[in-house]
Amino acid sequence: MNIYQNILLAKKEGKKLLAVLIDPEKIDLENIAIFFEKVHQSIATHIFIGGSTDENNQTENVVSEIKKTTHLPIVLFPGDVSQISEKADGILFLSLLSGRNPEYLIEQQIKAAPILKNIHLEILPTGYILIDGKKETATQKVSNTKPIAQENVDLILNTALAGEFSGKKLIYLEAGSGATVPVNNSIINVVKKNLSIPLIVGGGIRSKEQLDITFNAGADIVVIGTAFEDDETFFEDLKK
Ligand SMILES: CC(C)=CCC/C(C)=C/CC/C(C)=C/CC/C(C)=C/COP(=O)(O)OP(=O)(O)O
Ligand SMILES: O=P(O)(O)OC[C@@H](O)CO
Ligand SMILES: [Mg+2]
Repeated sequence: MNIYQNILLAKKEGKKLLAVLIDPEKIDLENIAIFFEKVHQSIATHIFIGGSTDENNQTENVVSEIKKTTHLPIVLFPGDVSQISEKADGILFLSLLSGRNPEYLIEQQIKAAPILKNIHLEILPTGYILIDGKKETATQKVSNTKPIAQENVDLILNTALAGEFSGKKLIYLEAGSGATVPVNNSIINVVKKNLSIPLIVGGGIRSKEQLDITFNAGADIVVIGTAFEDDETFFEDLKK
């Protein structure tokens, strides 16, 4: 079964999915065996690899090392077309729908197309929506776009719906890496109620309690990165 079919099945069965986000600029490859021992003892189901930047082009190397260490599906979460590695299993083919910067709406995708045509990554068309997490994030700076205010629920919902109607297979509500305030429950609730495709939520989730709140609000997949970078003992709270 491919990655997307698995996500759909999990959604149908009400099984929640947790993606561990690995930033190629930050991971210490010396330590990955120990890191992945913790990942494997936890409820994590997917590995996302990406960053808003990858100055030293570490993605390829990091994906290849991680591939040797885990059987969990590896999904690229690229900030840029340069972050594509055929050693991964799939790619979030992101379009930044909350912004109005053509580079991140369609230009990056056009640059990626000839590369993806020639390799065998599973492509997951994803509508990516930045929501204000009360902290200016690297993604905002890199994309030169503004996030949508949490109060603007109608705009968030209509953006997500426009994504679904355009054929996106996933919608990702993003408060930003290291967000001070995660995406509000009421937003997740409303989007979930009105969307048929699976919903990813991430940014600023740092506790088991917050994770459960996010799942209960309607997220099918939650993405956590910073909390694991800051403190690997967090995996203890997420044991299977
Ligand atoms: C289709 C292809 C090949 C690429 C998509 C390119 C697009 C549209 C990207 C969306 C905008 C963007 C820059 C997204 C980055 C998402 C990401 C991996 C964020 C994680 O950010 P960190 O690098 O962890 O941020 P910090 O450095 O602040 O922790
Ligand atoms: O690093 P954190 O805050 O967990 O955010 C995860 C992800 O949504 C960022 O793109
Ligand atoms: Mg980060």
